[in-house]
Amino acid sequence: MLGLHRSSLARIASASTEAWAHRCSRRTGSARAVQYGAMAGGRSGEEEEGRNDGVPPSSDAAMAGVATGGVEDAYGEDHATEDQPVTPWAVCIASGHSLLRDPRHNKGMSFTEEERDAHYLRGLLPPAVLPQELQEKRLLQNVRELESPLHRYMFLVDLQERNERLFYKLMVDNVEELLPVVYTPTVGEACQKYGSIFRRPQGLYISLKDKGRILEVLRNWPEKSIQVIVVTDGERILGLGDLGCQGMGIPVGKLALYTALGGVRPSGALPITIDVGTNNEELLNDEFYIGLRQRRATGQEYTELLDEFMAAVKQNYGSKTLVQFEDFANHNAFTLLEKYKGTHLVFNDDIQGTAAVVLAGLIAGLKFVGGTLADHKFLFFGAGEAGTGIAELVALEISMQSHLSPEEARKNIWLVDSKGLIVSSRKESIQPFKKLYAHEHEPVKDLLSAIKDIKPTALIGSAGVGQSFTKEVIEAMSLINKRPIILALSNPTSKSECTAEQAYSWSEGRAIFGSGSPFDPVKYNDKLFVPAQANNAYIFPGFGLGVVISGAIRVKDDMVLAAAEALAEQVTSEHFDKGLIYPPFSSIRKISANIAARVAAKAYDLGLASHLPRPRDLVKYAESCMYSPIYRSYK
Ligand SMILES: O=C([O-])CC(=O)C(=O)O
Ligand SMILES: [Mg+2]
Repeated sequence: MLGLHRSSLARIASASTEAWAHRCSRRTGSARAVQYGAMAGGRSGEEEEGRNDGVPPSSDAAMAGVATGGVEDAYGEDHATEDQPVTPWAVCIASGHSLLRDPRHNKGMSFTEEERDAHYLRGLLPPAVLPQELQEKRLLQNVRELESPLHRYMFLVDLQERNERLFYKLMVDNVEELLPVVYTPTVGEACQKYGSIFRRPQGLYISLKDKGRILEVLRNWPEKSIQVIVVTDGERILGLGDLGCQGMGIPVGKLALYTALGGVRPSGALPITIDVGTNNEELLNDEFYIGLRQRRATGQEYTELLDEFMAAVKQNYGSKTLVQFEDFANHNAFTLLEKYKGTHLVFNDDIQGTAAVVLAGLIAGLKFVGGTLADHKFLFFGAGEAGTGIAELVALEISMQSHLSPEEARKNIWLVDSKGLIVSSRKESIQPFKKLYAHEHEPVKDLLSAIKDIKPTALIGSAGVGQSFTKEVIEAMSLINKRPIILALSNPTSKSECTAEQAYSWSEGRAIFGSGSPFDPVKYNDKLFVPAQANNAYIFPGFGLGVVISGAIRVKDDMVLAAAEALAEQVTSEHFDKGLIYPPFSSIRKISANIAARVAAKAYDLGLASHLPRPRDLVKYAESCMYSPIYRSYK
């Protein structure tokens, strides 16, 4: 039995016969209050250690430094509780048909004979009993038979909605193969066509119509203990621009990765889309569009809605729920992060997550090139969230490594935006977040001339302009550098600044190449080149886990830096020998545990962690807290 809700569950269980529970499971509406009494609200004196914040309590085991997850683990989701039987609570005890229709508890044909008897399943399933591994094998075959990536995406979403554990088992065991399906590039296409492929709603929709009652809307979400929210307003979905309400695919996909890659519990994950309208004419004229049919609200109307949202999140879930901003347009992304970082637990994946993954790649890339960050020049094509976010983190790392002032550290970092190189004469007319990089220099109109003038070691693209790294651009980089570092970060694949093949062939096999969306290995002159995927998916799942397990109350830049360093340290000489600047995604759970431990350690060092005492072995502790998709046995 799971420690935390033992007394509440026991109270209800003793008051109920199995037959009552079975009947009750069919009366969804009226029984809901009973469930919440048991799961979240109904805490008695015996449960005083169980804070409803998703953070393990100060148990004896934790004091002794023994790794232990499984706290408030009502569904049996954590690695640490793999061996413990769970009660399949849905509405009272889920059983029979409703148990098969409940994705969190459904095991399909894996229900044992005993479970089929105990949970009124006899006759509702074919007679064979299949182990989870065999179900997984069948589903992998099913996915592979589907030709189009979008159909694969829809298949996997259906699986997630039907059998959550099997979905995550499949994801965890086949991460490299399935990542491009549930994530970039396919998720981009899914968002563009979201209205046409819409089946069951996923995530929570908050629109302008909900002004004044966002708290009520949050309360409609079935889970009460939320650890991570990913929220978008859909204005800048990947490099695809404004997809309005159909941006929902992004928070849903990011949170699937939070669980599969970082081990955050699915029950603790909440995807949210804030619909303030869209300026995308095509969508406004699309009969299947799922959002408000109006142009975007801006100014005070927008600000007030976001303010209400942030206050409601804090009121409903407390101050230890991480809010990850995702795919907001530049003008809002910087403002929102700046506004809430001092009062709320917030993280911007496009600014901070991308920065951490790229910094890690640059640190690793310099192993091939030689020297330290301070010895090199960096040129960014794109001066939005990703570009300036990375620039700032690189500058921070340089100033820490070389004891330079931030102003000095920024001197070797140059940005190009749509109007050319950012230089001091443009200072008056550029957005505030770009001003720090307006160095003294003649005006330069285009990227190629900027490369020739600045002579950078690394070229980093994040402008969302596909094919902007032309043959001339790569050749210019290759003329200046023996091993040019080329990062084409824009997503999805159609927006990538160049392909892996172009980077390798135009640089005659000398480029150290990474991209936001994945590319297959490339054969050039009989040599196989494996491109890196420089995507924030390396960072945010482990980062979020570190925040959750330490009970951090704020995110600081030093924690982001710690995540970048932790990732860079996991690139081994074996990887370097293969030309890799990141470890492979196949070991992402281990990578995430290490990142989580480093982020948590930094939170403790900064006095921002509320889960006390500090576990002695943070890596082991992180691992024990990670979601495990193995089926539990039901009693
Ligand atoms: O979602 C991704 O693949 C990376 C990302 O955050 C973005 O491109 O906005
Ligand atoms: Mg993003």
